[in-house]
Amino acid sequence: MAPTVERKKIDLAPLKAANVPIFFIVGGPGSGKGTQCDKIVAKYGLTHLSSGDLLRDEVKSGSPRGAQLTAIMESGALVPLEVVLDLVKEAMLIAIEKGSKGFLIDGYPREVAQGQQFESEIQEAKLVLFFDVAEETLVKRLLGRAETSGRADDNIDTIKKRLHTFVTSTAPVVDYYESKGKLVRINAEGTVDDIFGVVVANLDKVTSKI
Ligand SMILES: Nc1ncnc2c1ncn2[C@@H]1O[C@H](COP(=O)(O)OP(=O)(O)O)[C@@H](O)[C@H]1O
Ligand SMILES: Nc1ncnc2c1ncn2[C@H]1C[C@H](O)[C@@H](COP(=O)(O)OP(=O)(O)O)O1
Ligand SMILES: [Mg+2]
Repeated sequence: MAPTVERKKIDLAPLKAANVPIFFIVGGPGSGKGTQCDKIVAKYGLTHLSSGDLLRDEVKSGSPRGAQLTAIMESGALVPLEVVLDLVKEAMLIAIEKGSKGFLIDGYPREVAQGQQFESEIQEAKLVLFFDVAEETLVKRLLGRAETSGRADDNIDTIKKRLHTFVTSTAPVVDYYESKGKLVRINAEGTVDDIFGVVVANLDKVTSKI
């Protein structure tokens, strides 16, 4: 049975009123989402929110909500949709208060229902950037990251489970946004700078106003 999750009422009016562009950043674990988001932030000044970072911060905070999350993340599974969406909403509202001009929502949606709920409760995404990388490369990169990340889920057993979750739950997200004409599929096997060149070419088409 899914754990019961405490939820607060969140007033989204300021976020909806701001109506800033929102980009979903999707890709397997280790596909380079965080790496590319850092570069996008530096060039375009968008607000980067990683759902994984928000979850890890929640765990560190010692909150009752955080306590339920560690075991799920170490098992390579997805945390309940409501928990992630509430954390994302709270972080977006704080950023809007500070004058954010748009968002990179990194690691979200990881299942189709997450995208649908976000878009019905908040706003539609402008584009979905999908970093496409072979499983073999993902494993190599994650084992490299494991040497310094200190992340409890950067170990071979959890990596295998995360890849399984990606194939079963997140790959349908890619198909879903492709069918809506919003997907930008980026081959992300190359160097960080080459990949960023492709990202920029795509963002420049839609961000002339930000
Ligand atoms: N294009 C790339 N080529 C080689 N290594 C990369 C590339 N992009 C990212 N990495 C490395 O792969 C690991 C995972 O990248 P990260 O940005 O954390 O991915 P994600 O957020 O998608 O899990 C990191 O150690 C990062 O330095
Ligand atoms: N949108 C989301 N829905 C459910 N669980 C999520 C989530 N984003 C992150 N998580 C949980 C499950 C992931 O295996 C874990 C780490 O996420 P992450 O930091 O985005 O990983 P990575 O950057 O390696 O792809 O946190
Ligand atoms: Mg990441």
